[in-house]
Amino acid sequence: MARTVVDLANERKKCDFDVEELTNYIDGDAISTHKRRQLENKVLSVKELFDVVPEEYLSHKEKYENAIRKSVLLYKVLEEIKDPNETEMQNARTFFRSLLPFAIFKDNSPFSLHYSMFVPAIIAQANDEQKKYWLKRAMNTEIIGTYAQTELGHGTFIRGLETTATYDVETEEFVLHSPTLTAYKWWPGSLAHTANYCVVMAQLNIKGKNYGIQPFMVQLRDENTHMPLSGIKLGEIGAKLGFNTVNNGFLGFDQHRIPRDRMLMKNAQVSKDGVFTRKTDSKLTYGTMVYVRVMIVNSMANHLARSVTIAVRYSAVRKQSQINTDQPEVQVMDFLTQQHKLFVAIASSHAIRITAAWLWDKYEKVTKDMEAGKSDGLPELHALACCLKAVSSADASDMVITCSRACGGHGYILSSNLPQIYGLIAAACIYEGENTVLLLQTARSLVKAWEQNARGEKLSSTVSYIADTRPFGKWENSVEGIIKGFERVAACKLSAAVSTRNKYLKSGLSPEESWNMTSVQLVAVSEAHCRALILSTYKAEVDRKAQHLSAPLKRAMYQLVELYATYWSLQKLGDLLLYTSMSESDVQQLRQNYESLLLKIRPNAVGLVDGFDFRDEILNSTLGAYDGRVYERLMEEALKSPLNAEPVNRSFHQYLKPFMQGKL
Ligand SMILES: CCCCCCCCCCCCCCCCCCCCCC(=O)SCCNC(=O)CCNC(=O)[C@H](O)C(C)(C)COP(=O)(O)OP(=O)(O)OC[C@H]1O[C@@H](n2cnc3c(N)ncnc32)[C@H](O)[C@@H]1OP(=O)(O)O
Ligand SMILES: Cc1cc2nc3c(=O)[nH]c(=O)nc-3n(C[C@H](O)[C@H](O)[C@H](O)COP(=O)(O)OP(=O)(O)OC[C@H]3O[C@@H](n4cnc5c(N)ncnc54)[C@H](O)[C@@H]3O)c2cc1C
Repeated sequence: MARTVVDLANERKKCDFDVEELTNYIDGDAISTHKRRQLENKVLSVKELFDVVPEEYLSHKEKYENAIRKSVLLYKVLEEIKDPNETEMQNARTFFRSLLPFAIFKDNSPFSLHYSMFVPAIIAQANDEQKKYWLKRAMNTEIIGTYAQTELGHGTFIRGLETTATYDVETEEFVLHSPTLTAYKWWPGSLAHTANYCVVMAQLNIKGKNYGIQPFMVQLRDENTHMPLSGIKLGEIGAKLGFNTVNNGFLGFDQHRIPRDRMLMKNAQVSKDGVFTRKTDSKLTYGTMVYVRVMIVNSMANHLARSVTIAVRYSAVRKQSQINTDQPEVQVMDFLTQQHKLFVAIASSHAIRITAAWLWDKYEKVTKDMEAGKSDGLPELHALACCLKAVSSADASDMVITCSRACGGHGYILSSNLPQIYGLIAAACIYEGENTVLLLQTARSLVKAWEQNARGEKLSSTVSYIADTRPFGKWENSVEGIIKGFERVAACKLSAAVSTRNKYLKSGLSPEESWNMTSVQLVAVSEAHCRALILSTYKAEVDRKAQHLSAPLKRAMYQLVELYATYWSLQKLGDLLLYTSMSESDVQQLRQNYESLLLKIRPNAVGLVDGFDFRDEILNSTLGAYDGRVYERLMEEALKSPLNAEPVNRSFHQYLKPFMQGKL
């Protein structure tokens, strides 16, 4: 048996908790684990879903065509195996909760926008009658759609979008138009060659008056020929760092007419005679974005878990260098620096997943309240979704790079899958609101909370800590103590930012200019708030379920919570030393705790990543497979390079030989 296989098997013997129990804990319960595995077994047994030639060796066009082939086949397979007792929507949700798409696409499916944005946009923006019609067509995939908001000239500043939808009272139609090059829609996934329908966000104009941006259901292509309809220009935006099979496109309108009932009218309506009414909060038009931001947090936890599984398993089989010169080379995971790079990523993926589930519960509650006409929970939900999307994607992005570097040269090779996972995570730092911009949205609500508190008003539970003006007291080197410390840091940073802004206001700057001048501080406030929030939610949610865990698993989970809290307190020492009573000896103690936690977690490391229960197909990596046959897989994949199909490449005869013989 290969040495690496034995090494990984030995690692599994060291683990002191039941890995299956951890998997059930992550899935929610044993029944959910069983259901997920059943689905995976069925889908992953369809051999045609997998590439013979690795995706990276295909041309741009072939990659797209292959991704469409696999998406259609996957849809058919899912139709065959779906649970007849569940609705289309429930079946779709079960599937998207699994990570099956990443077994089939190293990148992403060109159908992903249909499910992640088009369908949610119909649900959030269409009235009951429209929903009945469009949702049925979308769920049957009679039509394939996307969500077109961003333009060549504007992505962040939605109020600046230039696409117009002008109501023509005579014909009872909207005329869609792109008045400039910068008004072209730019970026939407599936838009280029896949979607035939699209939810378009455009400035509504009626009788010369602007009513802000509104959603419109627009047919882009003929349902039979797939040719773009007249007045519609479509194309693809070109190759990118990642998302190359997602078919991101551009879209321009030349006075394109659509019937009045194509405006999605759940939140605002235009009558036949051109009267605009809005039943609800104008920010509900932004509702699809809130939903997707909530979903992104969970997807960051999943991508990070995949990355760290690959890096930990590899670190257990990779032997390089010695610790004691008189002893053999060690597994690289025995280096404390390696443990420092990797274990926090395991903890972070739990912290983010748990916080994402907590955020989802909040989302469901606020959505239910809004159905009943109560939208007072929306501002807090928006603030939470913004900072959590930003911090989770930024942390996952930093940590996947660390995981990749932790695999040395092999982490740079595409067959490790780490570069592609990085491509997916890096995109999430930008899409659905660029991270800085989202942190500033959260800062806006924190400054409001500060002012509310100053007026003696009650604060919501997630910001109530800013009302605590008591002296900090003695620093405690415990998870609770660190949470208190982070809350104090966030409150003090907020206080400092508010006084900076007030100084600018007093000096005569406008509120907007003062805000801009304070914005570096405000972004830091938002991040600090988010770190306090993740820490306290992570701890509280582990506490809430701890009584159901066996003693060894409970211990392992608390070690991760403690590691996570300690890691971040050491990362943010400057803030803690500035705003709390932490002393130099507390720091020394924290460092010692941190190092001893690394050593305690070390024997469980492989068990911890096994607990994520990713099938090899879902990891899609030469370095991360369950059996540890890393070197064999690297060679097998290298041999798939088209350059290895012949011993001498034709460029030798054409260029090299004449060049080397001085004949060129
Ligand atoms: C079967 C086959 C299977 C196939 C397999 C399929 C496999 C599938 C695999 C699936 C895997 C899934 C993977 C995911 C894929 C993802 C794809 C990528 C998706 C990416 C999509 C996008 O990328 S799509 C574009 C998103 N583009 C933005 O994200 C713009 C950001 N820009 C703003 O969002 C606004 O521009 C910005 C800044 C708020 C200012 O907006 P603004 O100027 O109007 O607002 P102000 O700042 O003035 O704020 C005024 C007041 O509104 C309040 N407020 C603002 N927003 C609010 C809101 N949303 N809700 C409530 N309240 C809100 C605010 O808090 C203020 O409240 P107050 O006044 O009380 O303080
Ligand atoms: C892979 C991918 C998929 C996408 N899919 C879709 C899709 O399906 N549909 C869709 O409509 N869009 C999509 N987008 C577009 C995406 O939503 C936008 O790119 C994103 O919202 C950022 O907008 P922008 O590109 O205009 O950046 P910009 O706003 O131009 O950002 C540039 C810089 O300006 C800064 N900045 C801008 N405004 C402010 C401000 N107010 N305060 C401080 N700093 C500011 C930003 O922080 C950033 O550093 C996608 C993007 C990517 C990368």
